[in-house]
Amino acid sequence: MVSAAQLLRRGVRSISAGALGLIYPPTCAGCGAATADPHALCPRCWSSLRLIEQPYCQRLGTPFPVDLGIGPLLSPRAIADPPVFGRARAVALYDDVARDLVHRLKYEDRLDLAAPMARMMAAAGAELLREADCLVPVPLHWTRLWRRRFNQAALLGRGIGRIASLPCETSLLARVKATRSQVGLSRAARATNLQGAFRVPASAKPRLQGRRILLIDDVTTTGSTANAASRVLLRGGAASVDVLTFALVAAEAG
Ligand SMILES: O=P(O)(O)OC[C@H]1O[C@@H](O)[C@H](O)[C@@H]1O
Repeated sequence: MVSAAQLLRRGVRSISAGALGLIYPPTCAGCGAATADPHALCPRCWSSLRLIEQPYCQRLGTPFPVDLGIGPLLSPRAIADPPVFGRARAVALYDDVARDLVHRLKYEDRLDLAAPMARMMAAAGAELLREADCLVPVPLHWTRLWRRRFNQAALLGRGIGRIASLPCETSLLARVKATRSQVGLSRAARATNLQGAFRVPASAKPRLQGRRILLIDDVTTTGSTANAASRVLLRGGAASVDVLTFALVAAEAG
């Protein structure tokens, strides 16, 4: 039963949203063109987003070019070099629209994009969310957090947590090494760069024991970050670690 106060609050909210819409007409989260709904993608950007759909590798979440109809399947990389985490899923391939969204969120302070991106991630990761106890965003080292002022993975994690009714735990994993940016590094260099980068703080260990973790990040490229973080979480007592990102560089992730 909806109370009079709740109805009033909803009314005020929709009037304010309407007034704001007149001052700031809603624009596409991808290209900035006019849209009907705030924080939505326009039809052109939506159709350019290369969503990852079945069939994909059951471990790495990388799409297969053809459906052999005999799933569940593993990619050659997942067989030759199995990841530390259980399963990874992502919304879209990291090109055009997906790259623009990630860049705007991360480098242009478009924090408003976190909510629509989290909605897409919650849909793409529904299977993993059903089997998770909590979300752990990939942490930033404090120096990078200080410079950027926000952790994009934590913003996404909080948004997904609200949708899936799961706690987003930002203190179970710490980034203790100020690693250089992964951008432009080779696969081997990325893995080396992340050695010793993460730690489960001693005070967090009791809260990690036996929990099924869903690690959240903006992008998976080679999977080095996800592997390094997963290794530390599993050693620290997590029961399992799956990974959910917004975008995936399929050529690198294998
Ligand atoms: O570790 P890989 O998967 O190669 O690269 C992905 C990482 O590189 C960063 O830019 C992303 O934010 C993510 O944390």
